Amino acid sequence: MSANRPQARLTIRNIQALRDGGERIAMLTAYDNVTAAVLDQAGIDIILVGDSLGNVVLGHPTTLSVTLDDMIRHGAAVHRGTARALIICDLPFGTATDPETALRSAITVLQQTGCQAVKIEGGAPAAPTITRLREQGIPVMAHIGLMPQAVHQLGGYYVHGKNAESAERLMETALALQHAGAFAIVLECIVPDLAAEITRRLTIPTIGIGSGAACSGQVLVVNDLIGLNIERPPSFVVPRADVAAVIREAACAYVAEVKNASGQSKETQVD
Ligand SMILES: Nc1nc(=O)c2c([nH]1)NC[C@@H]1CN(c3ccc(C(=O)N[C@@H](CCC(=O)O)C(=O)O)cc3)CN21
Ligand SMILES: CC(C)C(=O)C(=O)O
Ligand SMILES: [Mg+2]
Repeated sequence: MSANRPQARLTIRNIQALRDGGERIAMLTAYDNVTAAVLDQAGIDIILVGDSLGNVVLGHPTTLSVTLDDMIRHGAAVHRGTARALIICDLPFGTATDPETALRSAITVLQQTGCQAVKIEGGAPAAPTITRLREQGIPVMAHIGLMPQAVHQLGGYYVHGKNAESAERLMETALALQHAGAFAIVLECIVPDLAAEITRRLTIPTIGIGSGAACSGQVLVVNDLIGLNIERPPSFVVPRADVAAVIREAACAYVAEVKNASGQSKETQVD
């Protein structure tokens, strides 16, 4: 091995090794080149090009408006900005409705973005799709619990697995998706005790969001982490910065400077 060789990109085998070695997996979303590059520099293990793109970047009320072309444009930008992180792209609403449709979608995403894996929302019915993609060499991250693409079916965003029947169904689904060949599984807004139990029962990594601290790793929407939202983020989020305030203050200072300038100064000159 050459000492000069650049740091190789993490693979799904590295992610499994982190879980097996008891090291937590740190995952964030990103949608653009510069943010992805900064997260990569920070040592993030996995970057998800999430279909939350629709809410946090494109200004849609739900993720349902996001298209495969949207994911490809942003997925390619994220991949170009990174060298180390494993990059996963969400398959958006309507692009994984059956195994063959999902396979076509995933092939297009991998070919046109450079991303290494896709994530698919879905319960037990997603199992044949996961198996089909895996047979073609495409790693799939599963996603259960709160599935935002099903918001109209669910009737809102809330915590899942609160009663015994729903808890049992989620446990069985997680086992079925692992058996189908998922390399990891997102547990979104699942009761923490149940998420812990699922994490103990599975051999693949679990990645939690709003599901307590016992999962093999955690994921957050990057805008929620850095405080770059207009609307209040979900209550499980602990923001680490107030980037919206930083932007607002810089823009206010700029506006004031331009308005108050008597003539052309170096700072306010427009090329
Ligand atoms: N900014 C952002 N962050 C996310 O985590 C996120 C998105 N957008 N868009 C797509 C989905 C939607 N998600 C959401 C959205 C809302 C809640 C939420 O407000 N939950 C309530 C609990 C409501 C209840 O239990 O009744 C909360 O207060 O956290 C949770 C996850 C997660 N994803
Ligand atoms: C919140 C994560 C898991 C996601 O699916 C997204 O950002 O789209
Ligand atoms: Mg998503």
